[in-house]
Amino acid sequence: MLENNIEKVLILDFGSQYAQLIARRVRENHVYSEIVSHLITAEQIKKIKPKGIILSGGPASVYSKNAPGCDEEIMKLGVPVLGICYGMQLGCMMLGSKVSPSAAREYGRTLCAISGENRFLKTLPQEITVWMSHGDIVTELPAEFESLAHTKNCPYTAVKHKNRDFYGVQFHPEVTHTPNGSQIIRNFLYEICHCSGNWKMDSFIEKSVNDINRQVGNGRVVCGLSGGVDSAVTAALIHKAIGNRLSCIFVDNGLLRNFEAEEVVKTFKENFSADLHVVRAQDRFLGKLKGVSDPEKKRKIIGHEFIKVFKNEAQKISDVQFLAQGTLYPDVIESIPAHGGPTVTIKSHHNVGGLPEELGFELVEPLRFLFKDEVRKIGEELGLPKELVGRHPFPGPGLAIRIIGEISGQRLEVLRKADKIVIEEICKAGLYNKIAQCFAVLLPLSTVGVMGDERSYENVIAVRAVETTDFMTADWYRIPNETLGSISHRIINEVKGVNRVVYDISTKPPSTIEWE
Ligand SMILES: Nc1ncnc2c1ncn2[C@@H]1O[C@H](COP(=O)(O)OP(=O)(O)OP(=O)(O)O)[C@@H](O)[C@H]1O
Ligand SMILES: O=c1[nH]c(=O)c2[nH+]cn([C@@H]3O[C@H](COP(=O)(O)O)[C@@H](O)[C@H]3O)c2[nH]1
Ligand SMILES: NC(=O)CC[C@H](N)C(=O)O
Ligand SMILES: [Mg+2]
Repeated sequence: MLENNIEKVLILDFGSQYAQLIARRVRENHVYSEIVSHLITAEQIKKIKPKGIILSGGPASVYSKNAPGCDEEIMKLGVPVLGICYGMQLGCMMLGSKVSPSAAREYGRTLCAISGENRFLKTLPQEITVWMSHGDIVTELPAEFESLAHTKNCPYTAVKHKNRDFYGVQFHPEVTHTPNGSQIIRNFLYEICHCSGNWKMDSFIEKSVNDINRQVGNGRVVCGLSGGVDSAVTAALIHKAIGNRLSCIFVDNGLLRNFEAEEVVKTFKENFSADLHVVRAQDRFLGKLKGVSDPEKKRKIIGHEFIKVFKNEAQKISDVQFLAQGTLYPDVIESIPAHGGPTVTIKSHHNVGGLPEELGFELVEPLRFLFKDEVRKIGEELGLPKELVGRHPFPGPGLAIRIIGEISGQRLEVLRKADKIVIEEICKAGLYNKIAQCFAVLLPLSTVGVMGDERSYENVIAVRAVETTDFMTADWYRIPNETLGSISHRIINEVKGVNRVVYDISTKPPSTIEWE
């Protein structure tokens, strides 16, 4: 916990996927913030003397048995409280409102109309776009409340209590897909909590280098290097801290794209002076994945196998105690319950939830609390080349989570060819840097086609392209029709085994970016 003289805002975590994003938005607005368990008591909060309290979203329904709650005395501390989604529903319920399942659930982009004037929604236009992710709504609002906004399906989208400093929003102001979100957070901090905004983030690189030195001492580190931006930045930070006591290990797990291994080695040699071990482990990974179709099982097998390979390879280097990975906050929050709280597992990212219990290494993960766009900024500051910093993410489990169900050599080949075409066409259309992530997914279900007067009965390729900065929420990218046309035309003509191409037009939430 911080000392008392720093202005801070507490975020009570009810299991939100976005708790760190709320913290980040508050910190970006120059107010320190800290995430705490929803079980914190009003007495404990009194000692911390926060300027404001934010109740996060969460997966539960406030009216269900065992739903996480909070100390009701918090509402009487005289400290302004902002409830977001679940947090709004909980706050409203504690103050006498009724919350029920909504007839029409809202996920993704929604239009919201703002009524009247108030400090909380100051400077916003009358109609704003907000990002929703909820199935419950406040259905009855007592007279002590004022309604500040509504959407087509949600009569109380923003509310304010008349006698207490309680505000609630049903949407998520913390995500970038709510364009006025940061302004709403800023209004809460400055108009409602009267913060002075005197907090600044330390220079991350300097702090991180010091932290790595403190953690590693005179020890040796191996770093899992994938060719992606996260592990590249991790390796560069660690190299800056401990020099040649760092060795990098790149694993070809047989789940990579066309020519990926060659390209990763080339880029590394051109940009890093650290030592690189390339491990060809295709057979090990594909052997273990044989016959496995459950996504969570695939992820765990891959996570475990990565560690075994790292261990084997580390034995060839003397005395390695530490394993570095380019883990980011979204990997952490989607994989494991945070703060021992009520967060649910969405998917086990191979480098977090997919790790074995007995690791045999101490982890060094300097980027564990950051988001992708922050990591890219650090990469630029460290002087890494633009192409590397701007590269679309590629998950550690690779093509294994882009083939729905069981993996086989033949399916991998089909997907590699289709994926190559998608990327080529996107580059040709000048869209690569506009899209956050773009790839092909193989759906091994057969549909009927007609090719050259013959009946075909073959697989489907889905094209996924998303727009996002932090990968916590995402919208589908509107690829122009001509480009979609040439992608489809080329895949069906050039890739044997595919007779249909579909385009994924789902947002995250409720979908995720990867299909498994
Ligand atoms: N093929 C690989 N060989 C070695 N380590 C890997 C490999 N794939 C993933 N990792 C490790 O797992 C971590 C998480 O993977 P992830 O894909 O999230 O990050 P990244 O590959 O570094 O960046 P990006 O998200 O841009 O692809 C990596 O940072 C790296 O430490
Ligand atoms: O290294 C990784 N190991 C994993 O197990 C993993 N699963 C998802 N991802 C990447 O994370 C981002 C968010 O993806 P989802 O919306 O599918 O959760 C996207 O960028 C995904 O590509 C992974 N990266
Ligand atoms: N994102 C949230 O906080 C969701 C709250 C609640 N589970 C609902 O569906 O309405
Ligand atoms: Mg990657």
